[in-house]
Amino acid sequence: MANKQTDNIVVEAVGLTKVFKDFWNRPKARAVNGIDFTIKQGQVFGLLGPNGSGKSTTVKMILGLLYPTRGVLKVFGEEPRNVDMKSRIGYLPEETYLYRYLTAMETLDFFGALFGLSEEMRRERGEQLLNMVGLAHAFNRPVGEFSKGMARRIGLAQALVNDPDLVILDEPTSGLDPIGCREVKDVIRLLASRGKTIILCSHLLADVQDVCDDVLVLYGGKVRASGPLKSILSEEDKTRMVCPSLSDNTVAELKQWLAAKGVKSDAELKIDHPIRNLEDFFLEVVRQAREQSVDTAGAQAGGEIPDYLADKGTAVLNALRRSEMAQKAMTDQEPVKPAEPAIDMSKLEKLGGSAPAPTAAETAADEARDAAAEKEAQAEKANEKLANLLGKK
Ligand SMILES: Nc1ncnc2c1ncn2[C@@H]1O[C@H](COP(=O)(O)OP(=O)(O)OP(=O)(O)O)[C@@H](O)[C@H]1O
Repeated sequence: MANKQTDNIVVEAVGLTKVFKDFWNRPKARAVNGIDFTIKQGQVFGLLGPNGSGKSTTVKMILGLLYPTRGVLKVFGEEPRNVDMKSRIGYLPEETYLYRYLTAMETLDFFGALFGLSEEMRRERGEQLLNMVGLAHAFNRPVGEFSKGMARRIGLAQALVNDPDLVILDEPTSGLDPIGCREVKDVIRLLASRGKTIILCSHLLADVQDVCDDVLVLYGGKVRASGPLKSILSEEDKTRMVCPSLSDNTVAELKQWLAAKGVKSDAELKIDHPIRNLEDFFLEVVRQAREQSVDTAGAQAGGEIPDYLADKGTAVLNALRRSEMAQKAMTDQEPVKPAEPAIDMSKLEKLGGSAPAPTAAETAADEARDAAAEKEAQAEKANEKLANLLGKK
């Protein structure tokens, strides 16, 4: 989790407060109530809290979409309303707002144009990002047809099109399958390792724990807890040791030895087998399935991370991609043709060199073959329709 963090402060809030007023200018909701926090360059910063605790309001103030009622908020040392500074921010909102009739590629082109990218750069980044988020195959499909997970992926690509220094992601993994979640988390870590700063709002605490360096927990608009995740979660009054599996005898001896040191066997000591992380287990099952079986519709495993965002992918992702590529290579191979039956030339010559007229049995066999081929083509069409329907879910 450690990365090169400099002392460059990207976001700084002191006494930040936002009070929503009603029509008569009377305070209606104190959404954010005098909070202080600092986010440094290269950090993955988790903004946590139950519904209505003030996370979105805080993010909107960082984006300059809402003005604080009181307090100081600086982003890259500037007021958030500074327009030039916004080109350094990428934002994935909780609900992805996309123009449903634009294709995936046109969507990225549109957002790239808003940031003033050249046509060539828009095309290059669009292709790289769609590949990275596993939507290269859907580049020409209108985004209105996308499933929730696919919409999340195109939203993430859109948030990165301007190569931002600060990336704000609101529930980036919502609606994604476990592979997509892992890919997004790997992209987040990768961006941080490249010196980008990430603010992550998520209710999925396991995801937050996987990627965040620091967290801020809000409740009722106030800070309830904050600091480096490792120190917040570390239970300093306990020691855990993991070693190769021990025999029953050794465990009994160990317990005796610890009892002699004053560790109460039942109340204070827990010896068991560690449990594997469900995500790792799931990814391993999928990797094996991919090595053995056929392709799936919808979003595919993400591709290479674009050069402008990262140097290299991560081990798990690359393993998944490699198995997918190997599978694709297998399905792309020319189907093996059955060997042609050798023609018996002497028999042909005896028949006067002319091709023999088909027998009734051969004609029937030909007709059966044609019927089977037609059936197969119909089944393929039906599968294609089904895949489209699933994509429109
Ligand atoms: N435009 C608004 N007008 C009035 N009250 C608002 C407005 N926006 C937010 N609030 C109130 O401010 C409080 C904080 O809302 P906010 O959207 O920041 O919470 P949140 O932590 O992002 O919640 P969630 O997890 O549900 O997204 C809530 O009580 C909400 O009703």
